[in-house]
Amino acid sequence: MYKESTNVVVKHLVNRLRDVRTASNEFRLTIEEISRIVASEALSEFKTITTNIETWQGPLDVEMIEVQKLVLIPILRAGEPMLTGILRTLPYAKSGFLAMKRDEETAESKLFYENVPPLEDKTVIILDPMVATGGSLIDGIDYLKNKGAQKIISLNILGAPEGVEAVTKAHPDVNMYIAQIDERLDEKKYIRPGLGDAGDRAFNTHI
Ligand SMILES: O=P(O)(O)OC[C@H]1O[C@H](OP(=O)(O)OP(=O)(O)O)[C@H](O)[C@@H]1O
Ligand SMILES: O=c1cc[nH]c(=O)[nH]1
Ligand SMILES: [Mg+2]
Repeated sequence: MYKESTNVVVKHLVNRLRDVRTASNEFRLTIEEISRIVASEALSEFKTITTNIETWQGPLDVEMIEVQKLVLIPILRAGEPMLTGILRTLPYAKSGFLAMKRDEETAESKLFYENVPPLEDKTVIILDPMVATGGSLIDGIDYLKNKGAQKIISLNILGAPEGVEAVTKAHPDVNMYIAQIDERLDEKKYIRPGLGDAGDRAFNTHI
């Protein structure tokens, strides 16, 4: 299943990302904001748990997200601002890391580094802004499943229809929440209209 956001603020912010005049600092902050909104959309479908808290008038049972059960896993580099944004909302979530790079000739992804905490009994939220061919996300999810993840949600910002379809076909059990689905992949496997290379835009390595 995939769900594209219908939120007008998300659309507005995605279009800020598309504008090449949006410099890296604003680009990262905008990814952070979009990620927080898309994460809220995904987590609003989550069961909450009753938790006893200590209020100014004594103990009280309240409904809370089970944050200790969440593990956020960005695919570096471009996923890093997504993690930063969501951790501002849910600072007690755990984090793990996958560093992957797509070979720009073959569009095959390669994993360079991983550091993930135990994933059994957790809800794992994989973060990657761009789903072009879908190869990086599919490989990242494969990796997390091999590490014991049983429940995985994917948060993404822009996708090509081909990539989104490939991910949902390879991993039908993973729900994808995506800010926007664009028109197509171009001959270099870039998303059109897209925003260019998200990692380069975020970390100022495109010029
Ligand atoms: O769907 P795909 O065809 O696999 O392409 C998408 C991948 O490409 C980008 O990362 P990239 O490899 O450019 O690394 P970066 O984040 O370091 O720029 C992006 O963040 C995805 O991980
Ligand atoms: O359009 C694309 C495709 C892959 N990676 C990106 O950052 N952008
Ligand atoms: Mg890149």
